[in-house]
Formats: sequence, C-alpha cells, structure tokens
Amino acid sequence: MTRSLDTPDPLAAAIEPPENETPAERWAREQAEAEARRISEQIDDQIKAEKLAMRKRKPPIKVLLLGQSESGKSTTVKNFQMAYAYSSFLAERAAWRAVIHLNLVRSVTSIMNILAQEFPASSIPLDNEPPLNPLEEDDDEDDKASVAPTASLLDETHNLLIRRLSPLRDAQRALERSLGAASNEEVNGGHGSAAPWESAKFRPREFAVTSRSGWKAALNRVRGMRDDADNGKGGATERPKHQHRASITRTSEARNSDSRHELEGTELGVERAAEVITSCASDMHALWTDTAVRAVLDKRGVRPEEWPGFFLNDVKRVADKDYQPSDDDVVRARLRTMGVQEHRFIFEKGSETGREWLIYDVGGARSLRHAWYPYFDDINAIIFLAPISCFDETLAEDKRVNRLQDSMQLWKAVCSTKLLAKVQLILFLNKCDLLQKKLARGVRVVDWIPTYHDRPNDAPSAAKYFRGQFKDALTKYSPEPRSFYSYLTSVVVS
Ligand SMILES: Nc1nc2c(ncn2[C@@H]2O[C@H](COP(=O)(O)OP(=O)(O)OP(=O)(O)O)[C@@H](O)[C@H]2O)c(=O)[nH]1
Ligand SMILES: [Mg+2]
Repeated sequence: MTRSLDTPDPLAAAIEPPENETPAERWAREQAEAEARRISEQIDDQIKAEKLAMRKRKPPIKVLLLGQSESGKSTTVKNFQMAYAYSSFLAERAAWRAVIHLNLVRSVTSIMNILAQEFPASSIPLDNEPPLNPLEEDDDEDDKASVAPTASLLDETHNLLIRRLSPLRDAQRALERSLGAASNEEVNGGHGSAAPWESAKFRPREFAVTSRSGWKAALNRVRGMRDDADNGKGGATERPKHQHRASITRTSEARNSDSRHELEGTELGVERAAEVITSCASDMHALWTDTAVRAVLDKRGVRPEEWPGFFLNDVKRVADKDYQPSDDDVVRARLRTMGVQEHRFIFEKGSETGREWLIYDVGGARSLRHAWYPYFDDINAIIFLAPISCFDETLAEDKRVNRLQDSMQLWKAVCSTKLLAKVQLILFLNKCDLLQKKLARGVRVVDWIPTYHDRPNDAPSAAKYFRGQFKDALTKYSPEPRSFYSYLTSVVVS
C-alpha cells in the first residue's frame, strides 16, 4: 500500500509541537527534549567505552585440569574458586548439602554391608548397592572386606542398630536419584588404555555442563522454591543472586525447564532424605564410635576415614536439621565429574583482578578420557594431578591396574601429545597428607614399587622418588624440551 503525499506523516505529526503551546509549556517541552538528548548521548558514550574496554581486555586464561579419577581435580577447582572468586563459591555452597548428605549416608551403608557379613546366617538384608567400600567393588576376590567371618565381635545390639539404620538405604537412593549419574561411583567400561583419546581424536566437543548448571542449579532452584514457600512469597519474587546466575546459561535453563513437577520430586527426595538422616543421627554416631565395629573394620583392613567424602567424624553436625555446609565441608565433599565442566572465574583480588579464567575440569575415569582431546586445543596451561598416596591401590574401574602406574601412563601420554608440545605442564603430586599417614602406619613403598629399593620409607623420600620418575618421563617423552614444574600438594586439609 502507498501513502499519498498530501496525507500527513504520522511520525512528524507525533513530534510536532502542540498547537496553541504557551511559552511556559514550550520551555518545559524543550527542557524535556534536552534532557532526553543528554541521556541518549550518555548511553552512546557508555557503549563506546565498554566496546573499547572489551577490546583492551586481556583474553581469558584457559587451564585444563587432568588426572585420573579421584586425583583431586574438582577439589583443586574448589580451592581456586575459594581463593580468588569467593562470591561465586559462596553462592554455590548451600547446594552441596545434598552431596555431603549422600557422602555421609554412603559411608554408613557401606559399613553396614561390611558388618552384615559378620552375621553368617544373617537376617540382615544386604543391599546390592552401594559397593562395600566406595573405593572398591564388592565382587573382587582379593577384596580385604570380603574376609570370611570368624568368631564375630558383634552381637544382637549391633544387629538391632543396623536394622534401625536401614531407612538410610532409601535416603541414599533418593539422593542418588536427585543428584543424577555423577553420584554413582561405579564407572563401567573403563578397561583399556590409559589414554583412550589417542584413538578417538577429532571427536566433536562433548556437551559441557558449567559449574552452575545441572544438579547445582536444580538444587538451588529447589531451595529457592522452599524459601519462597517458607516466606509465603510467590514464584515471581526476586530470587537470590546465585539463582539469576544459574539461569543465564542455556544449558541450565534447558535442563531445568523440564517441569516444576520434576523439581518438586527432587525437592521431596532431598528434603525427605535430610529428615531420615536427622532421625538416624545418634544411631550413626553410635555405629561409628562402637569399639567392636571399629575392630571388625580393622580386622578387614577397611579404613573409612580414607574414603573420599568421609563425614562420619562430623555426623552430629552434618545430620543436624539446620545443617549448612562450611567451606571446608564443600572442599571435602566428593561428587564424580561427568564429561567436561567449564568453570568461569573473574579474579576478585590480586594482580589479576578483573581477569577472566576458564578452567576445564574433566572426568578422570578411563571411560571418560576420550572426551579430553577436543580441549587440548587453544589451552594456556595444564595442571596434571597425580595422587602419590595411591601407590598401593588399584583403579576402581579396572582392578588390574595400579593407580600410580595409571597416573604415570597418563602423564607420559600427555607429555608426548604433539598438540600439547607448547603447553605449559604443571604437575601436582597430590594427596601428600594421605601418603604421610599411610607410610606412618607401616605400609612399605618397596612392597609395591620394587625399584624403590632400600630408600627410607618416609613421605619426603617417597615424594622425591616419585617426582624424579615424573620428571624423567617428561624429559623422555616431550616432543621438544620444556621445563618441569612440580608441586607437592594436599588440596584437602585433613
Ligand atoms: N586427604 C586428601 N583428600 C583429597 C585430596 N585431594 C582430593 N581429596 C579428596 O579426594 C576425593 C576425590 O577428589 P575429586 O577432586 O573429586 O577428584 P577428581 O579428580 O575430580 O575425580 P573425578 O571427578 O572422578 O575425575 C574428594 O573427596 C576429595 O576431598 C588431598 O590432597 N588429600
Ligand atoms: Mg572431578
């Protein structure tokens, strides 16, 4: 449709001064127009300044964390976040409660499974899951936990105690359902190479969840709903800052938009589990402090204190109905990483203030390593974690493989990867605290690593020896010479 030229222009008519405008009205109108122009120019200037700052801003630093499962990668991210971007750590802290509850319940049900074996004609139902020890699977013939029952140290009171604790199995299942696949420590299909990416190159990047998506966002939302309900507020009220943050990533939105119904299911599971945990608090404490129970665990060579995510020493606090995780609890909590997680931090202090860091935290189990390769491109540094306390342990996913040996194979593969030839490698020889404890109680390195020969069986000597092995591998396998940076670390204060 065309407009005839003598039809008045509606836009011009709209901004034309009104007819019969008085001088006072005209003055007011001109003032308003001048103010509008000033605001518009101010916005233009602001946009220009932001564009300039964006251009000047240094590119983000990209760090990839590598290492076998349970080497401490995610714990390193938490430490990093706590030290340099504490507000984002704080925003996520409450969401860890469900993970810590699951860690606690898992320890208890694992101990219950071990104790049940002390009652040969036991009427105590043995659950199929979880495994006897989160570090071990229960079908292993060599498993120390499957020692044949001898004259039992336990009596009917223990039997009753275990029965009273049986609701924890439902709580465990509810928490596992709520937290999803990452809550399951068993990794299937892990047999094979230490560096499966070598035969799986050039795969597209796997779907990456950010630290603020998935389970954390879901649980944060759940908390938000609960808070709203507690406060008698509707869903439209302003949510805490971290929930806005959770909703800005598409991935979290996509996952969480499923349905309110599903989230309510999650909420019910987590909250119901918390109630069960609170009601079992004194029985859990009684179990853990019972001398006969400790003697059975000792006899079977089981050391729950060394399990990842061990909270039984804090049972009264963690099982309290008003429990909120502390910083330290979050660092000690264990949740397996699935796929590759991208963490984005803006430094809040130090000389790097304002600088953006991207940290990629990978799943370290053998079956998850094929997903690493796409992240080797365009990376500034790799922090490689090798837990050196594990010299006498085997992989959860392949019981034939010694954990230290697996770390070494992985390190050699990373050192020799051509795509990483110019990338700075930083080695964390981690879990030094556990190494110290292990050697102090008499475990001998030479019994597991014959080339250790007659060196002193203390932590500094063992760490020095392991460090030397990793350094030699770097020199031997790097496509071109590069410096060796290594640190002895304990990323958890124990
Ligand atoms: N005592 C002690 N525990 C540690 C140390 N580093 C990590 N842990 C614990 O070991 C467990 C596993 O650590 P994570 O950081 O989850 O391991 P990960 O490398 O991310 O494992 P995946 O996600 O399976 O690849 C957690 O419960 C940590 O608290 C350490 O230096 N000392
Ligand atoms: Mg992890």
